[in-house]
Amino acid sequence: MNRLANQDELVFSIKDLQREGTKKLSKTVAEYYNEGSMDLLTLNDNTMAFDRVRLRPRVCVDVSEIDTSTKCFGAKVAMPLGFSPAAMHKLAHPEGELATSRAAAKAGCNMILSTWATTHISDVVKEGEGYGNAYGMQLSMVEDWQTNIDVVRNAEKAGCKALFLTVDCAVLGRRLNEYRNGFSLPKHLQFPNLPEGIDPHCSTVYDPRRAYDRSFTWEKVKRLVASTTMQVYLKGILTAEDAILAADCGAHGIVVSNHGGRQLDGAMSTLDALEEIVAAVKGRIQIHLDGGIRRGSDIFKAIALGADHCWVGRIPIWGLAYDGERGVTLGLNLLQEELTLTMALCGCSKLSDITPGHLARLRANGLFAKL
Ligand SMILES: Cc1cc2nc3c(=O)[nH]c(=O)nc-3n(C[C@H](O)[C@H](O)[C@H](O)COP(=O)(O)O)c2cc1C
Ligand SMILES: CCCCCCC(=O)C(=O)O
Repeated sequence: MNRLANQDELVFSIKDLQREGTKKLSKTVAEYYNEGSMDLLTLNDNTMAFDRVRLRPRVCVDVSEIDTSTKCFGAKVAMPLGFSPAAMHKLAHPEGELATSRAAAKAGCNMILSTWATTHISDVVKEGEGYGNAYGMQLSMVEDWQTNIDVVRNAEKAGCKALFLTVDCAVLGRRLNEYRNGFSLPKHLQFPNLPEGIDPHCSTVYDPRRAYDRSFTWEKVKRLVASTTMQVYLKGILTAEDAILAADCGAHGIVVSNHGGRQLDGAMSTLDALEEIVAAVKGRIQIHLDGGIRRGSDIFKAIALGADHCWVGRIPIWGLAYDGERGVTLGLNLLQEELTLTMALCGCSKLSDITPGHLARLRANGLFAKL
């Protein structure tokens, strides 16, 4: 029988990792991680969109050598996949973002740290030192400009190569699970990437250093791009119009993202949004995508539709919850093995062999047809 290199008793797929990781979490934490906003339409559509696209395998191609490697932020990475910023990894495992960082570094994957991480960016970057992968910092724009700039400077000082500026979060989405469960950061945890003196456990008192900036516009994007030496990616773009504006502002790239279905419920899935964005800005700026990736074949589909790189938010969290660093590594190994297998069976020995011709889309008549 064909066995994965990273054999595990219980986990043979990301679905298994989600189930086994979730078992180890309290209901409140599991729902915070796994659910999204309102009726979860967008959360569910992110994964279903990948199922609406099928593969058109090409045969009799020499696939004795498969190379999934590429470059991201100038670093060589093992595959076109890294870790999206996701808040509070220490709720999943006491080692939190340090364990995630080690797994990413050893596997040759890049990692983006959330503003709302439970570990400081300099410690996260240090944990991966010597492996050659790269790190980025996510910025949630708050009303106080100096706080935003402080996050940028700390990231530069820590050695980050990219800044992910989240643009789909002028206000936080309605996550009903958090209201029902009374979710908040536990007392023993902190947000060390926020300025000192902010009480992370009290979100009801107004503080411009942690209040999302609702007046954030393209003018401020330009100011921010000009303020840093890091590559700036706008995370949370879903339309061709905004992708063009992002390019006009001097962004290095965009992340086609709907925040994993946690912001605007009813927003289109990221794979569906990708096509118009590729048509508008492919070759002008980097096009990355996250949301709903659960298999190596999903990465293949995103690349075939024109994405340059993909990211996952929940998979490392499920891995962490399941078994700390080993669980995160398990998730990465599964994705890498599945991507390699998909490439082999589609007749692609390197990423640049993957084309839209390898895909078929579900049509209104219920049949799958060539794009
Ligand atoms: C628990 C959790 C926390 C998140 N925190 C942030 C965050 O702080 N900043 C941000 O820009 N996106 C955040 N995201 C969104 C992710 O960066 C990413 O867009 C999303 O998880 C991708 O979908 P996936 O989980 O299906 O891979 C978070 C997602 C999750 C699940
Ligand atoms: C007060 C902490 C808010 C953290 C929000 C992180 C996030 O973006 C998420 O999706 O959750």
